Order: sequence, then structure tokens, then C-alpha cells
Amino acid sequence: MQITLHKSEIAQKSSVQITGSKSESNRLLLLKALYPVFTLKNVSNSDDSNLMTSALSSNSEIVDIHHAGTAMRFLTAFFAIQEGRTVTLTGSKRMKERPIKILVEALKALGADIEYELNEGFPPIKITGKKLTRHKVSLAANVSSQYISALLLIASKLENGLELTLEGEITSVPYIKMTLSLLDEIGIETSFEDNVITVKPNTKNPMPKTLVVESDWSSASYYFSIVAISKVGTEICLSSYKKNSLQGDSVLVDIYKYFGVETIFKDHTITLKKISSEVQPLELDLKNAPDIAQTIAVTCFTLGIPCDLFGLHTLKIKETDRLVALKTEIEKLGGDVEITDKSLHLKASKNIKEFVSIATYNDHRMAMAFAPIALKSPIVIEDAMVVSKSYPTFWDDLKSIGFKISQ
Ligand SMILES: O=C(O)C1=C[C@@H](OP(=O)(O)O)[C@@H](O)[C@H](O)C1
Ligand SMILES: C=C(OP(=O)(O)O)C(=O)O
Repeated sequence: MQITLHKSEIAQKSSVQITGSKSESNRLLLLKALYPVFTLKNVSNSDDSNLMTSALSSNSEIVDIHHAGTAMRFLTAFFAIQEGRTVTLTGSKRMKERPIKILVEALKALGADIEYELNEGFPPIKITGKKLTRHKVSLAANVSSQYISALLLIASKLENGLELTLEGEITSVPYIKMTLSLLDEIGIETSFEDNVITVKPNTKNPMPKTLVVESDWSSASYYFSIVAISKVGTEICLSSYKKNSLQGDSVLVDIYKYFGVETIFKDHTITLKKISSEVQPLELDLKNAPDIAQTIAVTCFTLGIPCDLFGLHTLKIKETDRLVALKTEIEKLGGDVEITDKSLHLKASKNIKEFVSIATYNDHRMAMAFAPIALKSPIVIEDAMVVSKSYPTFWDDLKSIGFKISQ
């Protein structure tokens, strides 16, 4: 479905309730499957978390996780330790192009039985669950942190726990720390020193506990962008958030200061307030927060600010090649973008072409990142329902704050 976002102006004050973090949810859903003593609250209503929930409770021989990267990686590890069960784990056409070899090789080194069904190094994979007997393994850490989190999530179930040695520059570190913090929250002992992570085996069962998922900071990024593009004095209140977040994307609070956006924490809410319209060129390394690169690039383009974004080497293997997608779509709107395989360079621009039809490439973040442009210029978003991967009510929430949207 294609939608048109007409030129819109939002209310001076508004509020939005955002669903739980999909990263925290998908970790906790897996941990709850391993230790069914937990109650989870504010679990994400995203497609990726719904797919994770149904995959964990399915008895089927084929499990299809569509576009969900975390589900693909975390379930590979999960099924590898389900003794006596054989599962073929598959996904969308794009998922079959997203590499998984580093994780599969690490699991095999620990004793797992995994075979590629189509192309070596890529899903679909056939996993025959086994008791993993070894506990030390090294793996490359510069491609995706999800491989590391996947191993950490099952580690406490291994007889001798796990000792992981991370090779190369570690990417998306906050996501690894999120996994370790959640393990810590359920009483599993871990350590992360230099490039070595250890997880102790679980000797006593965790105590029953209610675990509350914080709302999703990557989803909040689109509101940071909206406020940045709005008039001074505009405020949007988002819930439920906390100051000491486990999510690396909470770095938005610091980054959006460049765009004159102040963030006020009160109880379980954050209020984003536009306090200044001064703008300056931006240079950022996003290796710790890759999912907000599209939001930031589009904020800069809309405000006419040049930017240089670095640390984007993981963007090429996400839902689409996000570097190419950003360049193509921003240039359709009249922008000037250069990309390498790990950086993006946007020149200052003045005009935004009207009613340009933005392709979304099965990538929720392409649809959501370009939406705030409607505050300056009407825009068309193709295949708009793609947002359900992480944020199913995105368009309704935009309408509720004043965006004029038609089909
Ligand atoms: O562990 C996670 O929940 C995630 C890790 C990141 O992936 P990479 O480590 O592959 O960059 C991030 O982009 C993804 O959306 C979610
Ligand atoms: C990259 C993402 O997700 P995943 O890798 O889990 O598919 C994302 O949500 O931006």
C-alpha cells in the first residue's frame, strides 16, 4: 500500500505511547523459553517479536522468521541446544542473503549440528539439536553483534558455560552489553574484559520475576527527527522510557542536541522539546547505533545541514543495503549524497522536491525515516505497511499528532 503524507503541521504539544523495544523483547522471549519462570511486560507488538514468540512455541519442522534478523540469529543458537529436535530455520528472500556463517561456525565449534540447505553461509539452515559439550570459542566481532548475543543467550544452559573471544573491532557494542545486562537481571553471572566474554553455567534455577521491557528507542528516533524539523516550542512526550537505558539508541538524547532538541526525563516519560533553530554541520560515528543512521541522515537533509556519518559498515547487510537505499531516495528528493561501504556524506541542500515517491525496499526504517519530511514538503511512501516489522501503529500515531495522511 502506498500512502501520501500531505504537508503537515503538528500540534504544539502531543504525546505518544511507544511499544516495547524489539531488541529487549526478543532476548527476553528467548530467555523465558529457557527459564519459564518470568513474566514479561510491555513486550514489543512488532512483527519481529510476534514471529519470535510463535517460533519459540512452534513444534513445526520448518520455522520461517521472514525479515527478523534477531529472530534468525537467536533461534539458530536456541534450536542448536534443543536435544532430539530437527528444525529448518528459514526467512524472507532478503534473509537468505543476510550472512550467518560466523554464528554457525562458532556453534559448530562448540559441537552443534547445522547444515546449509541452499547456499553456504546463508539461511535456510537445518539444525539438529544436541548437547553442546565444548565451552570456548573465538569469532569475528566486526560483522554483527547479533551472533555474539545469540551465543550469550544460550550460554548459561551449557554444561560449562561459555568463554567467547571476540576478534577484530567489535561492532554494535551496546547490543552485546544489553544481552549481558539482561542475563545479569535474571541472576546469570557474566564478565566482559578486553575482548573476552564469559558466562557461568546456571546452577540454580532463576527466581520468578516480572521483567518490564523499556519502550523502543529506535522507534523514538522518528519523533526526535519530527521535533528537530518543527518550530521552536514544539513538544512531544513519549512513554515509557528511563534515563539508564539498556538500549544504545538512547544516544539520540545527545545527538539531537545538535538539532536544538532537548530531552526532559520525568517519571517514565521523555519530553522532546525544540528549543533552538541554530544548525551546524554534523559528523558522527554510528558504529554503536546503526539503526538510527537513516533517521539522522533524513533529519539533516530536511534541515539542509551537511553531514558525514561514519561507522556504517553493518548497514549493507540489514533489511536492505541501507547506504545505497539512502543515497537513491535522498537524491530523488534533490539531495546530493556520496557513500562508501562504511560511510555517508550529505551535502547541504536547499529545496526538497514535492510528492516524490520513496521506495522502501522491505525496510521499515526507510519508511519511517522519510516520513518527517512531510513537515516541510509532501511526500509519498511506497509499501507503507513495512513499518510493522518494528512499529505497527506508526502511521496511526503520526496521524494522532497531526500528520495528514491519505491512501
Ligand atoms: O541485537 C540486536 O537486537 C540488534 C543488533 C544490531 O545489529 P548488528 O549487531 O548486526 O549491527 C541492530 O542493528 C539490530 O536492529 C538489533
Ligand atoms: C537491523 C534491524 O533488524 P534485524 O537485524 O533484527 O532484522 C533493524 O531493526 O533495524
